Amino acid sequence: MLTIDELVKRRGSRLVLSAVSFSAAPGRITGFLGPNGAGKSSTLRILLGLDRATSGTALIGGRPYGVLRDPLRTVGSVLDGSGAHRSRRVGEHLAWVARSNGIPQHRVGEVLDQVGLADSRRTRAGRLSLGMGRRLALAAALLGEPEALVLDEPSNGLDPDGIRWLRGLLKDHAAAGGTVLLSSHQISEVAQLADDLVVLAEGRIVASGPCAEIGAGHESLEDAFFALTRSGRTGEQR
Ligand SMILES: Nc1ncnc2c1ncn2[C@@H]1O[C@H](COP(=O)(O)OP(=O)(O)OP(=O)(O)O)[C@@H](O)[C@H]1O
Repeated sequence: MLTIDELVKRRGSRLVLSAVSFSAAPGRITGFLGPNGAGKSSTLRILLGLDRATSGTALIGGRPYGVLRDPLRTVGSVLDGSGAHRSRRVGEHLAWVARSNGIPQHRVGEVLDQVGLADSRRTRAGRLSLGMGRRLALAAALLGEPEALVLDEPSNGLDPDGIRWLRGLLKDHAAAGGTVLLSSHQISEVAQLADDLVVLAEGRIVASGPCAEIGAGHESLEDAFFALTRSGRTGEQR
């Protein structure tokens, strides 16, 4: 469903992504792991049409984001923040997002219930707590009942209860045949959730495959992660 092929991103003289290739399959949760600055957000921003690759492709169901019609019906995403203008009320923001993607208005109430923001419908986005803002971003991602969810550090700002709730939601999405790609710099967070892992270090893929394969030969997945990201390019390449 999500296919990244030989993605290269240069910023000035810096090579931020170096021939990054991996895919995220339907019915599975793919964890996209790497230390701070590894290039996870850069990859996801290109996939979501928010930045341009220097070369290579990042496709959603075989097509670049920019040519998708009503993209929120195909892929929902959560990046930084709530995604809403501070002065916009929660319900108005979602109603506007729904209209812009041909999504029926009844979905607004449904996703507000789903993310636990039904009581905040009239609250201005700027007044939401960090965690509530993340829930609003998730609500927008779920509006179009997309097959794929792409989430950049989605549990940032969520309390333990919220993290557990998000885990359940993502597991249900994959169990229903959806594709989930989520980035994190915390192996412990992803280890409990992901079926497959893609590990990025300094803009290069150092490992990818099912969690069990990546953890093989190490005491734990955490040990595997540190071994792979410390050694960078010299880590095991699958
Ligand atoms: N807009 C930008 N302009 C210049 N450099 C940038 C920009 N955005 C990211 N970078 C650089 O690109 C590299 C990769 O950053 P990126 O945000 O993709 O990493 P990340 O893996 O998502 O890190 P984190 O876990 O800290 O979010 C970093 O060195 C960063 O400084």
